[in-house]
Amino acid sequence: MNTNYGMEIVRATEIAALTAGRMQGLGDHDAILNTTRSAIIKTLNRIHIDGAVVNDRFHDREDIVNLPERIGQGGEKTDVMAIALEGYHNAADGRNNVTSFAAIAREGSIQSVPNLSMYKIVVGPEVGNVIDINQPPLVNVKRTARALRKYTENVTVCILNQARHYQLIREVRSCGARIKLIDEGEISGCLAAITGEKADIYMGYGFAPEGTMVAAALSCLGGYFEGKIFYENDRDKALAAEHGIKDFDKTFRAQDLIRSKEVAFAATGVTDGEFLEGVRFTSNGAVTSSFVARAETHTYRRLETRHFFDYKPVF
Ligand SMILES: O=P(O)(O)OC[C@H]1O[C@](O)(COP(=O)(O)O)[C@@H](O)[C@@H]1O
Repeated sequence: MNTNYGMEIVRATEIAALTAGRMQGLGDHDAILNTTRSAIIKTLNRIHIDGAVVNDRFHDREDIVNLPERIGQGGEKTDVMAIALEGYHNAADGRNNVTSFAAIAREGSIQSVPNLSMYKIVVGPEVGNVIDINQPPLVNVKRTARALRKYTENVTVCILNQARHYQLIREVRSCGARIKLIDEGEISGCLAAITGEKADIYMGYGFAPEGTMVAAALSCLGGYFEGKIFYENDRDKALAAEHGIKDFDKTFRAQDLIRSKEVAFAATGVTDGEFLEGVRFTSNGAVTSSFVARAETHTYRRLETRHFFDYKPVF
């Protein structure tokens, strides 16, 4: 791509976070999601690109504001992904680990995926290519420990706190590793593992579109990802086939989901999370905490942005 779009898309995630931050804890799940999605659409639409929007998990949902099929003012053709509000139930309830994400990549490079469940294992670059999704969790935890030269008891495994993970949690506990349970927000959980700051490995089921956003982050930061889509029946397989997926046993790696090194990724915290701090409102504005990265150079930036509402009339 001709431009580093990271600084453009982070403005969109910031606006999304500020919008959601205003509605945090008000208890209306659909309202916070829809208002935040409208805000990110408006901001992404200002960028000088001709962007094809891919992997929107809420596509065709009647009750949810749909992202347009194409976004931007016109210009370079790109693929665009936006998860305006990951963890929107948490956001509406006033809980932690809510984040806004966007990514932009070379045209045609983001794998389109169905809205199905995907099992994922994610580790950071220091762990490297030692995990294998076809092995039991215990094996992957021990391999992670060995790669990091840590005792297994000192490895932290991040898992979504869902009933479907109780067996996984039991298995991880059986080898003595530490567990970090999060209620929602698997992308932030994966980022915590990639950066190795608050976790060493992420494991569990979430959605496939979220997997592509994690892959975008990983293209910029390094690390290792394996994901497998879970098919309940032939209808699920037919759905995947519509996205060009023919091998139903495929292990997706980051490079299968993002087939380019021309990628920019941005995230802004809405509420305090595994990866970023949430929005803090001040007497005359707000402070946001964001992350912007670019795959070509692997440069990443952590931004603390001060917003002054007298000069930002939309707030
Ligand atoms: O636990 P569920 O309902 O299967 O949903 C899993 C998904 O929910 C999340 O935790 C939050 O996503 P939403 O905000 O879209 O609900 C995602 O990170 C994850 O992929």
